[in-house]
Amino acid sequence: MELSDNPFIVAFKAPANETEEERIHRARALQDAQRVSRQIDESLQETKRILERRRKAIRILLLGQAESGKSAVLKNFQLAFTPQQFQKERDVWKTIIQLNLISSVRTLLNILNEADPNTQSLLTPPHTPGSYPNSSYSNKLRRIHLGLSPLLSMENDLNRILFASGGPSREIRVPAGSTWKSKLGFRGTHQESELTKAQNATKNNLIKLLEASKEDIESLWGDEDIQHALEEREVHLRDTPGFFLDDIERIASPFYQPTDCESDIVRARVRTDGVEEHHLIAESVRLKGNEFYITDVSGMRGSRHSWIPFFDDSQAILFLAPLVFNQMLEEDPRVNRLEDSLMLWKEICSSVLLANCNIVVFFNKMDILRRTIQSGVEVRKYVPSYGNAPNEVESVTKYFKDRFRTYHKKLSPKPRTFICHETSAIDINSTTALVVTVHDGIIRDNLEKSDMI
Ligand SMILES: Nc1nc2c(ncn2[C@@H]2O[C@H](COP(=O)(O)OP(=O)(O)OP(=O)(O)O)[C@@H](O)[C@H]2O)c(=O)[nH]1
Ligand SMILES: [Mg+2]
Repeated sequence: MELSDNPFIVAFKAPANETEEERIHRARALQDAQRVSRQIDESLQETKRILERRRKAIRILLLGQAESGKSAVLKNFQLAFTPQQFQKERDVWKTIIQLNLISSVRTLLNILNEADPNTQSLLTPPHTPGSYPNSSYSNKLRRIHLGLSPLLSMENDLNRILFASGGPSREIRVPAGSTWKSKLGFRGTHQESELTKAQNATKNNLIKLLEASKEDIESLWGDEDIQHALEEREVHLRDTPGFFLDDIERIASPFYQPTDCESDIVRARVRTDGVEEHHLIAESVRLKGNEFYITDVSGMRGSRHSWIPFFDDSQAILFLAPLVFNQMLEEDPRVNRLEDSLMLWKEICSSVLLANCNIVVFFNKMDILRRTIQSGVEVRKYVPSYGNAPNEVESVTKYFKDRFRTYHKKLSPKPRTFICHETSAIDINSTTALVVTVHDGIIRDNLEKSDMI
C-alpha cells in the first residue's frame, strides 16, 4: 500500500500553517486512534484464535425429547474424557441426588394422599397425633406420613435457598450455564464456591434429616399397600428420572459420597433449561489436548426452536431415542413418547441445514425396554402397527430400527450412513466405551471428508 493510501496518514496529515497547539492536539488524536486500532486488531486475532480452536475441536450436538438421556450421555463424555474435572463436581450432585430422593418420597406420599380421602393434606398434618379419622390406611402409614413432613419442608427450603424457586416441583430445573453448580458448592478453576453459612447449614441439616428419616422412607417404599396403589395407577417409579429409593441405605448415610458409585451422578436428574455448551479438554495421555464442544439442549417441545442456531456449527449429532413405547410426553400427555421421537427424527433427517452432518442414533433406556417387556406389557397395545410380531426385546428393537432407518434413507437430503447403537446411559462402563468409539468415528469421518475436499 502506498503511504498516501494509508487512512491514518490521510486523516492525520498536518494541515498547512498548523499552529503548535493544533499539532499537539493532532498528535494526541493520532495516538488515540492508533491505540483503538491496536485493540481492534488484538480482538480480531483473539476471535480468529477462538474460531480456529473451535474448527479443530469436535463439535457435538445432543438432541432428543425431554428425558431421553442427553445430559446423561454428556456426563458419560465427561467421565470418559475429563474424569478429574468430573470428580470435582461430586458435591453438587450429592445434593441433587438427595433432592431427587425426596422427590420420590413426595410422589409416594401424594399417592397415599390421593388414595386415602381421609388423609389430611401433606403439609398440614393434624395438630394432635392420632386425630386422623378412620380410613383404609393403617396407623403405621399415617405415622410415617407425619414423620416425613419435616423432610418435605426441608425440600421447599432447599429449592428456595439454592435455586431461588418457590414451592415443590416434580423436577429440579436450573438456568443454563454452570452458576447453579457454584451455588451447590462447586469450585471451578475460576469460580469460588458461593455457599453462604446459611446454605451450608441447610445442606448439613438435610444430611441429618435424611439419616433420621431413613427407616420411615424404607417402610413407606416397602409397604404392600403403597406398592399396590402404585400398581393400580400403573406408576413405574423405578423407571422415572432420578429414582434412588432402592439406594436409601447408602444415600441416607452421613458419609455418603456419589464417588462411591459414579453411576449415581449419571442417574441424577436435573432438567436442562435452555441451551448449554460444554467445553471439554481431554485429560488422558492418548488424547491429551483434544477438545470438544458439546451442546446440550432442553428437549421439551416448546424449546426445540432454540436448537436451530446450533445446527450450522455441529459436526455430529447424537440423537437420543429411548425405545419406551408405553409412556406419554410430560408436556402433552396425549402424545406417545416414541411417536414423538419418530416425528422429531423425521424433521432432523430432512433438515437441509444438517445435510452434511453425521447423525448417530442412540436407542437409549434399553434397560427400561427390557424391564417393560419382561413384565408382560404388549407393544401392539400401544403401537398397533407392530401387529402380532413377537413381544421380545430383539424383535421390538429391530422393528423400530427399521422404521428409523427407513425415514433416514427416505428423508436425508444427501445419502449418508445410518448409524445406531443400543444404549443404557446409566450403565457407565459400556456407555463411556461407546462414546470413545463414537468420538473416534467422528474424527475418522472428518479426516475422510477433508481428504475428499
Ligand atoms: N433407566 C435409565 N435411565 C436413564 C437412561 N438414560 C438416562 N436416564 C435417566 O433419565 C433421566 C433423564 O435423563 P436426562 O439425561 O436428564 O434427559 P435429557 O434428555 O437431558 O432431558 P432434558 O434435559 O429435560 O431435555 C435421568 O435421571 C437419567 O439418569 C437409561 O438408559 N436408563
Ligand atoms: Mg438434559
